[in-house]
Amino acid sequence: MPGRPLTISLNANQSKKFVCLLPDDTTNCKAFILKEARNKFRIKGLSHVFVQGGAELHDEEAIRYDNSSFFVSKGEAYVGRTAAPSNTNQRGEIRIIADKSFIDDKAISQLKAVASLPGVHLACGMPDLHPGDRFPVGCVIVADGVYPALIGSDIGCGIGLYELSSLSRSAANPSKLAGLLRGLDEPWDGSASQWLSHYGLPSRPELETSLGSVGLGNHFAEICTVERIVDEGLAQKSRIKSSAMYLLVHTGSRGLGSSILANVTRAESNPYFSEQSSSFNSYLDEHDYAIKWAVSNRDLVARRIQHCLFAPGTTDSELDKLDKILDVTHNSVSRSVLLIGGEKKDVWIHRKGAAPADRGATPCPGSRGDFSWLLEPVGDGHENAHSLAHGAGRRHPRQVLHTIANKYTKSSLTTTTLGSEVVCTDSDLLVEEMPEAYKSIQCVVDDMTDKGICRGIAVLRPVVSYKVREGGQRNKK
Ligand SMILES: Nc1nc2c(ncn2[C@@H]2O[C@H](COP(=O)(O)O)[C@@H](O)[C@H]2O)c(=O)[nH]1
Ligand SMILES: [Mn+2]
Repeated sequence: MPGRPLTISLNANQSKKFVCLLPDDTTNCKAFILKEARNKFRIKGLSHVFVQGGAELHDEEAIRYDNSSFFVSKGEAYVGRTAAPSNTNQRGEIRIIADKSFIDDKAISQLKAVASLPGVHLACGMPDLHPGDRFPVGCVIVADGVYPALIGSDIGCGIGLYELSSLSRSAANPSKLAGLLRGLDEPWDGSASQWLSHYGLPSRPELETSLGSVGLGNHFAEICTVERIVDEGLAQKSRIKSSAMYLLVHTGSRGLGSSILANVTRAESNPYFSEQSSSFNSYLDEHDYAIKWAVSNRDLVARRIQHCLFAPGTTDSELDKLDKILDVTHNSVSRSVLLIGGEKKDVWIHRKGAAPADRGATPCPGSRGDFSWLLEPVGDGHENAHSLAHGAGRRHPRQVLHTIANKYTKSSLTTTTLGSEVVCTDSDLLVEEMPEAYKSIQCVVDDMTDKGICRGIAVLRPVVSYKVREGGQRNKK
């Protein structure tokens, strides 16, 4: 790995910034940052480096894993954000559950904007909070009614966890397993209507060619081993065994969620549906269909992967067995009861990249080059709006990663420091989804366990991360 991406801004004019790679063997980070900044900004006399938040970086001081934004100054005081977000201008309360995790200022501004919307009681950022195109990701919005745009375009996106029955840990050969994953980007050749009928869903012809595929973006299917059981009792309850192998499937409703959102945002960019409004039920009907369709899609991806892995020399009963441990949706809205201003209130909980904490164990994936956690929610759920982080969360925007892409060879992007293999024939996606694009999953999990809202069950290690094998066109969605 060539190093860690850092964003360096000029303290006196924070619109001036650049990204550089900090080599892993750097001993004096402050000197490195000042040298890069003097060259880039062509300003002599830069002498001080501030970490985002205002703390000064000293000579020989190591930088924390979650620090990626630095401000260089000629000696003048830090002028960036210092205090926790104030709660004076918005109607709803803002909470951010992050002490160790890096949180981008833009995400905080977006969260504040959301908290000021009419009917919003609480905007709660999880440690994976990061900026989205319009609204933040990694957050929970509690309101009297429903704002479809806050749930976003991938309604139903979530993660399924399956045991790969009959594959034992000794079979964890990354390149052999990667080679077996074929045909997954082609339309499934089975009957979509029959598959969907198992979920009580009528088929929609326009979605049939997508059913059973992972899709692009940060969607993935990942074969994992168990790195560590954190809590034996909880692991037993979730049927996690250190000797077995598992499959994580992260995908959503493919094009369906975006067409539902496009329909309701045609006349107004951020419509609000109170329970009495005429569009409320029709939106929720479509939303509920998308949620169930996405669950059925994850199951079909898992089943197709089982076919790829086990078809040679196994029996039919093994092929058809889908050993599902859990399925957790992280983009949705649901009705709940929450303490608002000390009183219990019926509210709508919008989760945009947040896992529910009132439905048992939930996965918290890191990246293709980091560990993924399985977490048990604990506590009464009022502080965290019955929710947990849905992953590590993006740390660097996609376009920033392209500016450092020339430092990476293809093989350094298709293998990881954990020894796993990445199947991805889309070169842009390979760069945009590199492990350095994401925050530290350890910091995210620490932030939540320190807050007393979850406990670790087990840690999963990636063996093969599947993104896309054929084509790799961007427009596949
Ligand atoms: N284990 C893996 N985790 C990954 C990978 N790519 C992304 N991620 C994590 O998943 C979440 C999903 O975020 P979403 O907003 O798209 O739902 C993301 O925050 C990352 O932490 C991967 O290849 N393997
Ligand atoms: Mn998702």
